[in-house]
Amino acid sequence: MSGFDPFLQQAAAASRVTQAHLRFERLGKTYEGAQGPVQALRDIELAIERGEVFGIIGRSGAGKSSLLRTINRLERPSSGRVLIDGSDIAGYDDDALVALRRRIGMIFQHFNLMSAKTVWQNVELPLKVAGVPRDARQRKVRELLELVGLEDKHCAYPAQLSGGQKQRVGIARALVHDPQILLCDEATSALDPETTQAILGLLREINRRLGLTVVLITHEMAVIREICDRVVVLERGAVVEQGPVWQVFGAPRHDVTRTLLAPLQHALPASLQQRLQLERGSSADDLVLRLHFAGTGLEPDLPALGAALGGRATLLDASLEQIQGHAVGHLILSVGPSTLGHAVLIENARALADHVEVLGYVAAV
Ligand SMILES: Nc1ncnc2c1ncn2[C@@H]1O[C@H](COP(=O)(O)OP(=O)(O)OP(=O)(O)O)[C@@H](O)[C@H]1O
Repeated sequence: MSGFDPFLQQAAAASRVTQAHLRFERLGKTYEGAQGPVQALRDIELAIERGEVFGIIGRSGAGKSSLLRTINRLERPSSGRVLIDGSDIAGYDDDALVALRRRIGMIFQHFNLMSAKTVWQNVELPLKVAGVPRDARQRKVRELLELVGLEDKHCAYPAQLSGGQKQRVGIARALVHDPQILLCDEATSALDPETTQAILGLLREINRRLGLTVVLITHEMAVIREICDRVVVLERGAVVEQGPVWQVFGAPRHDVTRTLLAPLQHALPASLQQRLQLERGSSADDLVLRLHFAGTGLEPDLPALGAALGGRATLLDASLEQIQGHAVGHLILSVGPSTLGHAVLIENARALADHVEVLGYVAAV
């Protein structure tokens, strides 16, 4: 009778709405290595929402692949739980595991295509293995090759394709069973920047059009910035930081995150670097400030900054971009002598940026 209880029905509906698509609870993974046990994952607490594009980053050996592979149970947790739609996958028997893996597509850095089979056959194979009738197979393969833009390549063999085309085949093959989750393990790492952009565009389109939850590992921070909604940073198997990409990239809180993001940060222009001194030489020296914008709502307001800095500010360098609609980056300004004094100028700048860094001084020319 409880199935007709309106209160219980409402509670069940509410839990469906709030339930994460993927949840990791105190997840741990220990491997038996040649030198003894290796703790690859420690107490991972993480929730991934339905339909989001979620990135996993970290240094080599941080545990990214181990975490990703627990989602389709290619790795079994040593402790803790992995829940998909609220269901603990640890107890799945062989049949349930086959069904689970059909709900989860996976694409790889090296595409993992069968070289002796054509594009069509590569995409069709998992459907054949699953016993799908011929007509339905043909319909599905045609539909997917169209989705990934490879209709005219169906007779080609992998060796006749570019890297981007091979990954498109990999994506089509990953989608044959209409999965709800797509796992991407360094899916663009073997591709040139232009092809990477095209593949990321395709993944974004698939995410939007099919509502798939996408979980990806990459060492390319630009990929995370380009398509992820949220990101987690792993270090030695533990979560050190997680949040929306604009927040983590705009104001990284952990040293590991800052190191990973370093390639995205612009160094000081060489001409400025040569002239910059850490100590003030004379009262006529210009003060050089770097103003950081972390995407928290403060937009760089150049007229206001000019006024706040005594009307003597010159823009030396800027690196600003919109991530998920948030202005993230920095401005470097030199500030000429002012009656206000440096302490006041710095204080004024602090009201207009998320963080103000004194880079040094340059002698007035
Ligand atoms: N099958 C295994 N047996 C023993 N140790 C393993 C095994 N797989 C992974 N490890 C170890 O677990 C730790 C985490 O590995 P994992 O591959 O998950 O990290 P990663 O962040 O994906 O690294 P990379 O970026 O280099 O691929 C590493 O110390 C690794 O050597």
